[in-house]
Amino acid sequence: MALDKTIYIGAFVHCATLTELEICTGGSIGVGDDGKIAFVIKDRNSESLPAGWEAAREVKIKDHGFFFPGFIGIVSDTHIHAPQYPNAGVFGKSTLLDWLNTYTFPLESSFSDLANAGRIYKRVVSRTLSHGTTTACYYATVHVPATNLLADICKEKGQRAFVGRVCMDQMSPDYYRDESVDSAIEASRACIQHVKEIDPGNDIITSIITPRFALSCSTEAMKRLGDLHRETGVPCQTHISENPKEIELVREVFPECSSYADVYDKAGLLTPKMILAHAVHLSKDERALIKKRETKISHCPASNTALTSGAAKVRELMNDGITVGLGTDVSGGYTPSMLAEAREAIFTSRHRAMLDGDEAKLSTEEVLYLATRGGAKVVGLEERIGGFEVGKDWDAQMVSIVGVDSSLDLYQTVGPVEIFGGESWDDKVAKWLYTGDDRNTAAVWVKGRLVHKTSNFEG
Ligand SMILES: O=c1[nH]c(=O)c2nc[nH]c2[nH]1
Ligand SMILES: [Zn+2]
Repeated sequence: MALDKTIYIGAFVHCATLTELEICTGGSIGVGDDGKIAFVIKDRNSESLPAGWEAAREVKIKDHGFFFPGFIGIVSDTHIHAPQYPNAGVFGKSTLLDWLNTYTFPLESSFSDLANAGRIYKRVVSRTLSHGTTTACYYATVHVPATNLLADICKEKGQRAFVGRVCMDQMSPDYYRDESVDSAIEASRACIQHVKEIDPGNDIITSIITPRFALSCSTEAMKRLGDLHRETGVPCQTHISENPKEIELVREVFPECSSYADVYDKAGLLTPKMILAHAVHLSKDERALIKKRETKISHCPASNTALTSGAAKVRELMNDGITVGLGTDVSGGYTPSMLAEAREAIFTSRHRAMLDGDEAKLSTEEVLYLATRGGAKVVGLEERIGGFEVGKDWDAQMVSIVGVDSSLDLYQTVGPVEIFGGESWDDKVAKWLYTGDDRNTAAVWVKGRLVHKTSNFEG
């Protein structure tokens, strides 16, 4: 699709490093007709436009807003179950294993009905885009037509997505499971083939091999999925070490394996292109193995709190050198918003700090890093997305503050008089994180294409 060459003008905020934001209050970013960043001017007063950009279209930030990289998950939302969206907020007092049987499997099984799947998938993609999620790692269901439809919908709406058909051939209800290992592999291949047909270069859509979790996959199924991963180079995602009862059962079902991580390792699934969700109760040896294999982790704090699974030790994972991103894990997690998920990551880290000491606390800068550059690394796209650098794709969101009826009130915008004098830029970003919501996300772009806008966006 041909795009207009566009200059985005105003304030830019992105994560320079894990602990530092870079804030340019008077910048310009030029995005070419290929959707890639062509130039970055950090100070418009001291740098002029490159030749050939004088007549380009302009999109300007109003008042106190700013441009921010799209979330990965991974907003990047690195872990979200698209078919579970109707259950967001519905989990009662359940924990993982009864939650799966009571709420999750019955809902997912309804995706044999393609019309039902289409309605829900359109809604979840629109909703996550409206929250600034430019990249999502989706789990679908066992159904091939519905999984392929999710890939089609992401492509049509322009959301960068990893779309996985869930494999589950054991310890699953009769009404919702793979009939055999052969049929699970054949169905996975069909979904990989579909993505090859709709997006051969994985420009926006990528297939992802998805064994649900160790308990729902036989050793043979996992080995065959490991072989498929090696043969095709298609990335993988699964769950690990979420809940104590689950871990105990994994020990009983796979006595030949030394740990939960070892179950995946023996199947050839613990590789740099595997994303493991949760990782709440990993042992030191498992962390060492995951680090050695360069396997990535999606931290899903809202889900871990909702299902009382535990509080992952994110600081420990990061100190070990493991790459971590954030995931909403809808509908174990109640929210499709990565901004809310980032807040949950902060509060979970505060609870860890009450047990482990202050070092466990994550800062505003760190959780925003996990939601952008961290997520980009988790999905292997750090050269393409996650920050504002020349050559990267324009995956971005425009954050609006003035004239938006959200709870994000700046002092100087409350009433007609400047009573308090105004926030620093760092404070403004922190207030967005803690009190903002999708009403502040005025517009969203993926690879230069405008994929969501509110009435607050003029451009
Ligand atoms: O958070 C989770 N959501 C799921 O759907 C699931 N399946 C297995 N383990 C799981 N954990
Ligand atoms: Zn999950």
